Amino acid sequence: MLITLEGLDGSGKTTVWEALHDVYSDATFTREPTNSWYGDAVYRSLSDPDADPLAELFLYTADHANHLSETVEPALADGDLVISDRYSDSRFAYQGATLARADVDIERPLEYVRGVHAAFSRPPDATIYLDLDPKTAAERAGRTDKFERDGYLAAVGENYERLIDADPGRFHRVDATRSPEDVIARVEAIVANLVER
Ligand SMILES: Nc1ncnc2c1ncn2[C@@H]1O[C@H](COP(=O)(O)OP(=O)(O)OP(=O)(O)O)[C@@H](O)[C@H]1O
Ligand SMILES: Cc1cn([C@H]2C[C@H](O)[C@@H](COP(=O)(O)O)O2)c(=O)[nH]c1=O
Repeated sequence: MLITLEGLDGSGKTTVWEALHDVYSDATFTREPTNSWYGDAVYRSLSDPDADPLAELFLYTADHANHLSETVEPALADGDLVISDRYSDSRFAYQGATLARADVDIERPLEYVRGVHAAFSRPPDATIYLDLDPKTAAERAGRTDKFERDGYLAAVGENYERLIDADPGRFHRVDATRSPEDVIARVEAIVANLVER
């Protein structure tokens, strides 16, 4: 089973992902961007304020393709529980928002990014969405890269809402304004329910 954690920057994904290690010690824990050289290329693009938005989409997508073939698919084939901190929905939400603001002639960016993945990607079985308003998310993230302004995060959040509306059975929304302890407890209950099914 593939479970993904999604949400805005600073919503608490990594905090939850780390807490889940203690409960599911046999699971495969992974993340995007990955620790591979593809992931390094993504971070290099992220640090460049003039990076081309389409080129950046394809760097993230290359990282995802390698993540799938090197980590996710082999682990699933072994029957592992796979828990990923960010996955394809991050691309749909973030690059969908980036392309909507960019000077590119793509009419429906979110659908375009989904289409790029359709031929090869493997959708998650379940996705936990850590729901946090963009202002708090930007404050918590406390970083200065180009994705962490609250206006941009508001557009990303709207894209997440579209994804949830399109596939409500896959998403599990968790109120990320609660304390870390409450959020972790809620996520652990959701994951326990999912793996017991
Ligand atoms: N529920 C919470 N309430 C308040 N602060 C939190 C909560 N969860 C995490 N934090 C804090 O917010 C910051 C961001 O948390 P974390 O790194 O887990 O988020 P993230 O979603 O993985 O962020 P990013 O996507 O930017 O890597 C950290 O300082 C963390 O301690
Ligand atoms: C996977 C992925 C990530 N992003 C963005 C989201 C963050 O601002 C950065 C780095 O991710 P991290 O979890 O904070 O380390 O990248 C993105 O725009 N598209 C993606 O597919």
